[in-house]
Amino acid sequence: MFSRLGAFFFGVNRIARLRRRMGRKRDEEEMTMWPVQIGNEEDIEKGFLKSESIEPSRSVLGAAAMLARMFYRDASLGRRAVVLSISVFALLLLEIGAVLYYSGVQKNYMTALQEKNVEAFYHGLWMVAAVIVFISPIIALHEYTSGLLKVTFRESLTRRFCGIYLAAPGYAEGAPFYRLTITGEIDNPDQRICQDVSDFVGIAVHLVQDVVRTFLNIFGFATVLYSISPAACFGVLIYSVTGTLIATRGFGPWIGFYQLQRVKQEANLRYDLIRVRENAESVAFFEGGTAEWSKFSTLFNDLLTTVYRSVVVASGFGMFNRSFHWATFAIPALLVGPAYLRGEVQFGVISQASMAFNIILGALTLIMDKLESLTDVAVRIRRLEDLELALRRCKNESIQRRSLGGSFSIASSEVVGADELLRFREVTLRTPPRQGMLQQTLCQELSMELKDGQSLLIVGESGIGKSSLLRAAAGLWADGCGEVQLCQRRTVFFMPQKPYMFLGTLKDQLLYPNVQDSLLGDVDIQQALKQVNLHHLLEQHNLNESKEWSSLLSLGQQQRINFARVLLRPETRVALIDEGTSACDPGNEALLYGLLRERLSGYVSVGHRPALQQFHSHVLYLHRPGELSHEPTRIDFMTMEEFQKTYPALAFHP
Ligand SMILES: Nc1ncnc2c1ncn2[C@@H]1O[C@H](COP(=O)(O)OP(=O)(O)OP(=O)(O)O)[C@@H](O)[C@H]1O
Repeated sequence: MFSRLGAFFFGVNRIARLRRRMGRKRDEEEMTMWPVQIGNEEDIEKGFLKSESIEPSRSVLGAAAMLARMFYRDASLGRRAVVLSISVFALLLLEIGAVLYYSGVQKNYMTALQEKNVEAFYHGLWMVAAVIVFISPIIALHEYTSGLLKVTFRESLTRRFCGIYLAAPGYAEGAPFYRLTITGEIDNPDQRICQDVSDFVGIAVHLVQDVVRTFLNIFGFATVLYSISPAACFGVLIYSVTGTLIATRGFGPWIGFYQLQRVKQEANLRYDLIRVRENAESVAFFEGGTAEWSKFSTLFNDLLTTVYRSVVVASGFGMFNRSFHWATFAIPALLVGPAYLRGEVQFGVISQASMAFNIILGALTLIMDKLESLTDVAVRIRRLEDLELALRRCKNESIQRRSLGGSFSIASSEVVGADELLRFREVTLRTPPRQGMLQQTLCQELSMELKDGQSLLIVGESGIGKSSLLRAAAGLWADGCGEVQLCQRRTVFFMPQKPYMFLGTLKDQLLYPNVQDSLLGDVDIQQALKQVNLHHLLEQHNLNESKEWSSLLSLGQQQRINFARVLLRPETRVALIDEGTSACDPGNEALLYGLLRERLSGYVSVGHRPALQQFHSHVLYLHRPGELSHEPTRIDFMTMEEFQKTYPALAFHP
């Protein structure tokens, strides 16, 4: 049986070879592009790094075992998992025992029928009723515990993946969801967490039980069948192994290949529509419905092609599978019938042999019958393994960053002096690693510092790396080396061009991210709205009403909400602003920067508009000395006065 399972999974692994043949690379090959050393936290902190890299398991079984280990070692659900698994196993044993007993009962009443023994016949029927009464609650309980096991498994995997992905307390640090987005390391992590986990658990729990049932059935009924007819016993064995080999080797890889294609293409199709929803305004303005429709059609046609091809493969497999089973109907009678005709066995033995034959055949052809489910679950297992490995990489990178400091990546720490706000020490910044792209070096050995009362404007041509430097200051980008020191994280506020609008009430928007635990009352919130010139919002909206704020408020209003958030966080010392007032009129922009100057120790802005110069004391000017885009970027750090003198063409003239 093990060898047959191995043969199946060998077959599934051939999918990968098929894909290679078709000019595609395996996901796992792509993932090993960035071998990250692993080791436990202690080792790494002591400076000992293991040289093995995080690599995918060689077989699907190995990957499945990894997911099962995660479940049974779950700190909060592991014990429940063990208890439920043992219960399911025990109930399965009882169920199989009852079926085995039932085959004996069936033999007796069939023989009684042939011998016209009325008493034995009715006794046999009563026994059938007794078996049914005994087995019914066991089946119900088995289904129930099996359902509970499924829910627990799903809960455990979803909590783990989502906990690490969202860096929930106790699961991970950093922001794996951000890291995976900027590196594009794996596609659709959200679909993997929500859909693949559910599909995998649903199929896997039944499949494992089917495998256990198979073993027990083979052991139980093979003895019965062997005692009736050794020829029938060996016959069923050879027949089913041959059938399974043809199915797994011939159809398995193709079914698996198309299943993987389908899952990916369905995810892309959904992602395409999500993007239309997210960018509905631009699409509507440009009347881009036709372009979107043609893109959707291309993706949908690809999906349909895959589905049609998989239907062809599935019908070939269905034909083979059904014919294989049809041919078996007469075999038990053929094998045991002659013995009955010679008077060597009773009539009931034929039906008992037939039952044993069919159960063993069913068990031995499990892989063949479940080929589609098996390939489906294999695809899900690989996708979940990819997710797990990608999350582990994020975690290890984060540990290494902490322990190996600025030589492995840009180290982040807190500034030491009370009057210091931000310091870059020999920072070399690179773009995040991305499949098929060279990493760009955005700046080399940059050193600068910003003190209490100072403010910095980062300027330079588009695409040169201004926002990236701000991301490095915020600790979001850390590819490169050197050190960034910033004041305490809870005292820093990050303001992107498009502020994040939380799903909730207007009050929640202003308290974000301290939505739950803020002690601020409605009066404070109204005051903050007034300060950023948004008091009129209170005439149209209730503070405690939930609305779709990102589509209700203009971008300029959303940017002012972001400034009001700063005002409601008295602990804030520094704001990092990436074009955070780009949609505001000059009057409101001046008002907002005035508020920041009053309330904060300093701020760093990124922006093109010369008008921003009047609100900043220092400048970080990124430029390329020559015309060639691959030349290293030069960075000048100076006071605003010096900048305006040195580069009069770029200076702001009110
Ligand atoms: N996630 C990413 N992965 C790889 N490269 C990236 C990523 N995001 C940005 N880049 C590259 O990094 C470079 C710097 O980008 P950045 O957004 O910092 O430029 P910028 O100066 O702020 O531009 P702009 O003024 O147009 O906003 C660009 O060449 C861009 O292509």
